[in-house]
Amino acid sequence: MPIAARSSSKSAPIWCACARAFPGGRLSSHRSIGPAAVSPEQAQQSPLGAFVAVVGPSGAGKDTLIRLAARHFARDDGFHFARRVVTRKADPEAEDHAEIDEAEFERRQDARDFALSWRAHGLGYGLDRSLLSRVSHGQTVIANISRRQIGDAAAVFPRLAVAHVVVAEPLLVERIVRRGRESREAAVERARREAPLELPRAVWRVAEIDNSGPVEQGLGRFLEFLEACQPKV
Ligand SMILES: Nc1ncnc2c1ncn2[C@@H]1O[C@H](COP(=O)(O)OP(=O)(O)O)[C@@H](O)[C@H]1O
Ligand SMILES: O=P(O)(O)OC[C@H]1O[C@H](OP(=O)(O)OP(=O)(O)O)[C@H](O)[C@@H]1O
Repeated sequence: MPIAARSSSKSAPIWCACARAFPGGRLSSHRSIGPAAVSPEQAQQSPLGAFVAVVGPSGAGKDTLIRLAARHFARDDGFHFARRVVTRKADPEAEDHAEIDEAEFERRQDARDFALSWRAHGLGYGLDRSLLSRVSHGQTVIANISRRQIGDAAAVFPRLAVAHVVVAEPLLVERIVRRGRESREAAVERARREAPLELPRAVWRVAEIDNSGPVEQGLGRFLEFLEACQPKV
C-alpha cells in the first residue's frame, strides 16, 4: 500500500504545543487536569525521548495507523512501536500484542513489571517497564492506550504527546464489525464506550488525527505528528 500521503498544509501544522492549545482554539473540547509533572518548557529542553499515546474510540484506526507508521519508520531507530501485553487471544491481523492470562497479568502488575497497565472491555492491558528506559535514552515510543490512562502516562513519562484518532461516528460500528474481532452487538457496545479526553497540563504536544477518509490521509497526518514528536537533542 502506498504510504506517505503527507498533509499538504505545511504552513498549518496539525500538532500543537500544549501551552498554545489551551484554553480555547481547536482543542477546546479537551479539558486540562491535574498538576503539571513537567512544564512544556522543561520538556522541550530536557534531553529525553518522548512517549506518544495513541488514543481514541474503538474502531477509529489506532492500530492500523500504528502498524503502517511502524512499517514506514522500520529503519529509523529514533522510533519504537510498543508491543502491548493483553489478556486477549493473539491476532497479528488486528494487533501484534503479547497474549497472557489473567493470573500472569495480575502477577506482573503486582511485580510492577508494567510502566502502565489498565483494564477495559473486560480485558487487562499492560506496557512493559523497559519502555521507560527507551524514552530516557532518547527514543520516541508510540503506544495505543486508554483515554483514561493519559493522566497516569503523564506522571510516568516526562514528555508526553497525545495523538487523538477520531472518525465520524456512524463509521465506528461498521469498521469494528468489518475488522471481524467482535460481533455487531459487541461492536455497538465498544463504540458507545465513552471516555472524555482529559489532558494534563504537562502534555507536550497534541494532535487530532481525523481518520474518517482514506487511510492514506489519516496516516499522512499521523506521520507528520510523529516526526514533530522526535526530540531535537
Ligand atoms: N481510514 C480507514 N478507512 C477504512 N477502514 C479503516 C480505516 N482505518 C482503519 N480501518 C479499518 O477499520 C477497522 C478498525 O481499525 P483499527 O485500527 O483496528 O481501530 P482501533 O485500533 O482504533 O480500534 C479495521 O478493520 C481497519 O482495517
Ligand atoms: O478507555 P478507552 O479509551 O475506551 O480504551 C479502552 C481500551 O480499548 C483499546 O484497546 P483495544 O485494542 O481493546 O480496542 P480497540 O483497538 O478496538 O480500540 C484501548 O487501547 C484501550 O486499551
